[in-house]
Amino acid sequence: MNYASADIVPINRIPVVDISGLRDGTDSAAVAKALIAASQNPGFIYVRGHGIPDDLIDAARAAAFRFFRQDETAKEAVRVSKSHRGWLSQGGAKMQDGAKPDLKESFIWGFEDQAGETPLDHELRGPNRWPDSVPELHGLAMRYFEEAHTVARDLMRGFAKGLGLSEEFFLKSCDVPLSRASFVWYPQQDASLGEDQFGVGPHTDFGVLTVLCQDDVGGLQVQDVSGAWIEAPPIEGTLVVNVGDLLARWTNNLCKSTPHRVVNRSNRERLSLVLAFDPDPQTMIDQRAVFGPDHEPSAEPITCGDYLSWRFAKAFDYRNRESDQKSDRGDGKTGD
Ligand SMILES: O=C(O)CCC(=O)C(=O)O
Ligand SMILES: [Fe+2]
Repeated sequence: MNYASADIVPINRIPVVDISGLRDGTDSAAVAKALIAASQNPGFIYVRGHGIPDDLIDAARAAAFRFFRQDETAKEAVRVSKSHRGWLSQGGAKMQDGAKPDLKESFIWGFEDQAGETPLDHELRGPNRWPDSVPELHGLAMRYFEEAHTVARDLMRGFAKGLGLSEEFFLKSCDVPLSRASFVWYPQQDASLGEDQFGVGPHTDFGVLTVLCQDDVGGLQVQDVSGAWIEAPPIEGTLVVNVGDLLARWTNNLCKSTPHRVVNRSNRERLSLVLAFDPDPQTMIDQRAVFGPDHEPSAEPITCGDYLSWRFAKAFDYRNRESDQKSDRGDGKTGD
């Protein structure tokens, strides 16, 4: 038995883009151009100059490790809710038929206001579930959420500018975003588990944009346009950003949502911090707003909230809902 294999290719297959000039406005046009080029191929980007403080990342990671390393009983206390908040145990997301369950566990949380309240306007959000057993997790996770969300907003300004739209195009309704974040924990994975065993199996992300902070363990693999799997190894000081299915839909597939997976071949546990960026639930995802009123949309307009509800319903067993008949490229598999 062996691990799922991926070509080791030069890192420049996935470009590194420094976004400092976008954040401070000194070079936003060049950064925007680089972001759009990378989003077309391969749909993955290493982002440098993102501004998230290293000490926050370290502290959030340490708290997440304390959470995951507990026994199941402590984690059960915050088991994932219907509104997708809390601890998702191994195998909690629906597998492709016959596929082995993913090895990962996740802890998921989302937007809350200054008073710690979450709006209850959409089925995919509800009160965050903070563990009493790791009290520092709440503050660190929310600080990380804010910081990563700021990066996502900056990037969305860059994407809009690169597409020739007003910089705020993707952020017009983003006051109470459906964005969610997760810590994703991958145990060490023995080769004897076989080539069809993954930390997280091949999938595309559902939402608009994913901002991933991986650690130094490695194991992320990305499928290039020819179908080959390539490694996306950790590069110090960078985040990995990828286009999700909803941005691909919004841009008529100009920006590509690329399949990816994780195989942890190290002899260490791996931990990722993931922000899935999405705007407010009522945001209309309509290609004509991007390409003009004469554009013939390749996908019908849909609100962000309805789209995510449909995709989540297909993907998560615990939500116990039937999928509908709408067509899309998704296979029901998710990284969330
Ligand atoms: O942990 C990683 O490197 C990838 C995680 C991922 O693909 C996801 O959460 O959607
Ligand atoms: Fe993913």
